[in-house]
Amino acid sequence: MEAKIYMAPLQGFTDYVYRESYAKVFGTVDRYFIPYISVKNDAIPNKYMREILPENNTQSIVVPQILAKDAAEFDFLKNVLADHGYSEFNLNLGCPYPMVTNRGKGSGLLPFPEEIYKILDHFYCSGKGELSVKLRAGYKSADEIKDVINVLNQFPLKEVILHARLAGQLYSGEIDENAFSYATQNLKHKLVYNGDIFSKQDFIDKQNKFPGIDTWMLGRGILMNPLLPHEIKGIDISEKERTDLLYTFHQTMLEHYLEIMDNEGNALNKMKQFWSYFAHCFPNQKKVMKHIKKVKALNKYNPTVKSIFNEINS
Ligand SMILES: Cc1cc2nc3c(=O)[nH]c(=O)nc-3n(C[C@H](O)[C@H](O)[C@H](O)COP(=O)(O)O)c2cc1C
Repeated sequence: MEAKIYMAPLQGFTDYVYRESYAKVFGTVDRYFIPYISVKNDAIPNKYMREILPENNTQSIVVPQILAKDAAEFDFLKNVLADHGYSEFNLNLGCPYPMVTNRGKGSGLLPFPEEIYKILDHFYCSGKGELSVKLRAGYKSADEIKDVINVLNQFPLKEVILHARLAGQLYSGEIDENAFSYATQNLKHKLVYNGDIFSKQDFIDKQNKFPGIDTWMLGRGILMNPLLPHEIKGIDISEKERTDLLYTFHQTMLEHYLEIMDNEGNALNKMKQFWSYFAHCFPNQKKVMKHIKKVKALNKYNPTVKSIFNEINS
């Protein structure tokens, strides 16, 4: 059976321009998760609203994600999403940053399974639609996952995506494979693997360790190598096709940012951020990043990008 691939939500990176461009050019990802939306001063900031608008999500199957501290906040955000036509939602129980966790959101909810219960109970009592959960192994300790799984098992969740790290690790250090194994054995729901798949070999290693898993969520691996899903799915392409696809992807992103940003400088800044991962597609990523960082205007940016691509063609 072919592996299913989900694109992870990465706030600031997998925005709608990225997702739409990716779906148009590569089309190898099965589902896209919109980075979380949350409430600020009783309202949803515009930067989050833009991400969920149906007209900005025409190319792909997307699942919006909710970051909320309790059932009331979750309900408010879910209703806004439902008003925009969404019927499937994802609950964020993973965000590790203190600004979020100190407010009892994201992985800050993991030590409080009774709060998670209240959110899920409210959703299933009052609402229609489907719900999935994306979580870490724990906030302070991977033991937390045991009580959380007991709660998750009481509801008909669509699926559960597990990034088996503790909050304090942020995005580095070892993945806790024992915690992931525990979930494979004790969770009643479909389980999706997430974390540190950066190459086809990483994927094969994880597949050997967790043979029951058929769906894989990839984040930074796609940002660094947008063709990783092709490789995992065994879609063969030539070096020339690879370069052409990467170039088309880059141009699609650039054109889109230029179209929607107030000015060229902002579009350029977004592209520079994109390059912080995209540079890994090239043999000498440090040199590539140095060139990109130096550019201050579009009329210098375009020839710089051309010369970077020409270098891998030569
Ligand atoms: C810059 C950045 C932003 C992220 N934003 C989100 C987010 O909005 N929601 C979420 O559930 N996870 C978020 N994550 C976590 C990723 O979705 C993913 O779980 C994590 O990067 C591990 O997967 P990977 O090793 O394939 O990248 C973010 C990660 C990074 C590095």
